[in-house]
Amino acid sequence: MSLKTRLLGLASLLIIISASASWMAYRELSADIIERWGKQVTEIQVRYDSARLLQSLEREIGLAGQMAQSSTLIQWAVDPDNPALTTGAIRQMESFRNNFRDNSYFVALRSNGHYYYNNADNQYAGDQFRYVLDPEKPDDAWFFQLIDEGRDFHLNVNPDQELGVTKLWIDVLMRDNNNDIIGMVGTGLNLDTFLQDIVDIGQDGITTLFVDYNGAIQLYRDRNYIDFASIIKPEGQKNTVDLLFESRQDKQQILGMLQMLKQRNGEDGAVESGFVTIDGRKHLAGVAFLPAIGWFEITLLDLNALVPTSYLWPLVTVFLVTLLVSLVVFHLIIQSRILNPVLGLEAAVTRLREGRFDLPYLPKPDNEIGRLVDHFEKMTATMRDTTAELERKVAQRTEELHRLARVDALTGLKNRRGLDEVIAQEIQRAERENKGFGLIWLDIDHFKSINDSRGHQAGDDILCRVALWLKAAVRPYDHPGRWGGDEFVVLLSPCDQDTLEQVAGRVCASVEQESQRTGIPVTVSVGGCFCQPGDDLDTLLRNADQALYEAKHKGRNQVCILDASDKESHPA
Ligand SMILES: Nc1nc2c(ncn2[C@@H]2O[C@H](COP(=O)(O)OP(=O)(O)OP(=O)(O)O)[C@@H](O)[C@H]2O)c(=O)[nH]1
Repeated sequence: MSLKTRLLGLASLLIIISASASWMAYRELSADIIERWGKQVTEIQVRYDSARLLQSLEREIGLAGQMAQSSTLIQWAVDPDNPALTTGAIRQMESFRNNFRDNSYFVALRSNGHYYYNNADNQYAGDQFRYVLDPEKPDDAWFFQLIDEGRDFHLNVNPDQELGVTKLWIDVLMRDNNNDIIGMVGTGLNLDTFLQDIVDIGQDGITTLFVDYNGAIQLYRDRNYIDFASIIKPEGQKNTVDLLFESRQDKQQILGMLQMLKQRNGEDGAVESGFVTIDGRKHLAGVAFLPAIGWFEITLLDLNALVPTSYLWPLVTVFLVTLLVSLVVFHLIIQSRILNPVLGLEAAVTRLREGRFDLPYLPKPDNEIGRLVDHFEKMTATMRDTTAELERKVAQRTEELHRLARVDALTGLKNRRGLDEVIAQEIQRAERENKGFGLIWLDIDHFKSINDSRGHQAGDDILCRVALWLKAAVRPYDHPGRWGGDEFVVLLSPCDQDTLEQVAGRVCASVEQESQRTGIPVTVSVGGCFCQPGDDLDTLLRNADQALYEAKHKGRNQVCILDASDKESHPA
């Protein structure tokens, strides 16, 4: 995997890790804020809903209370068969009917079970006595139950089969002067209108419901949950509020909240709240007790409606865009600040490893890599200079060795290898130009006896002097050399027969004359031959050797030149 891929992968990983951590922190924080805020909102909502309900019922309850305390009605309830009292009572009822919001009322007498009713349409004018309540009929059980319980005031959602209406009934007990229950009066509110006004308020994510003292649902937007005629149902058969929740924990929690508020007995403004789950969505439930009517008000706040998940999408989009932009920026930065310089450096190192010092342009960012590239360039320059200097010295030394390998250490003349090379070159040149050259071979006479009599060092001195005299006797462009021992060779080029004889004679005479001055007189025997184009080295050496032999044979200190035509040597 390339460095770039790894760096980008690492950057992505780090961004995702930090973003996830931020996301979790955000979730925690937002959940905490939502919880606190939601509780406050719920409490406010609970009080608001409670106030709305009470506001809408207060007047009706007050009127019902006044009706229950009407002396006209009380007198009549005690003596219901009295026609005068009955007429007065009905007039009184009708006056209340006009005041009730629903323009309806009911009066039920305990003594004879007579039930009086009239509605907004004044449908039962003159016929307000509707029927006789029967303790045996389940539909009438509410009346007898409420009297048994002795609760002065009661709210009840109940369908009236006889009248064919379902209403929220406000029931108030009528008592005589002895405080004995003599009947019940009240009014009904149209349930549909009431539900619309109080619970179907169309606030998104907010559900309001009212339950009675036992937790039975009384007002709820879904009528199927309303516990109609709750009062006459035995415990366990009521539609209590816990039906709305799925988990046992939530059921217990909501019932616990009701209990808690009961114990606080309607403490002013007391609200209990807690989280519950409805249809898989988290809700905040707020509960308040309304002592005036003996009911609880419950508000369920959908937290998702409070902060919808869709609100998070812009956040997710921002995160993804940020991630993308970060990666692109990161990519561009590492590309220009790290990768390009490193790749350039790698290419330069490869080039250097191949022995090439001409570095391409290397980007140098203002960071550690830039400094590294700078060091590398300086190091390469130093290596280039050092290598060049080294190569120069090696070439110089090689040339020196080459020269030394061709020079005789004692005399400073060409040695045998040096002579071999110039003779070979001269053979080629002669052939190329079809022009011959001369070769002189000379040997110090009786050198062995000089060595023996005067010592080896003296012999060396004589060898050196002969070399000097030889050098002086030939032309600057001739090639004198020491063949080995006391034998010397001179290559003469350009050369002809006369020149050959002249130089050979001059060499021979020069040695004899010069040595006289040293006190150790020496002579040399000189053989010479003229080399024709096409002659090889062996032929040359053989001819020269033959000429030298002739010179020695003729008594030494002689010059013999081999005749080129008949290969006979003759004295020069
Ligand atoms: N001092 C010295 N002697 C050398 C050197 N090389 C060879 N010699 C001696 O040179 C002598 C050469 O003798 P030869 O050429 O065989 O014989 P010669 O005594 O010169 O007699 P002719 O050549 O017949 O006149 C030998 O005694 C070698 O030991 C050298 O580098 N230094």
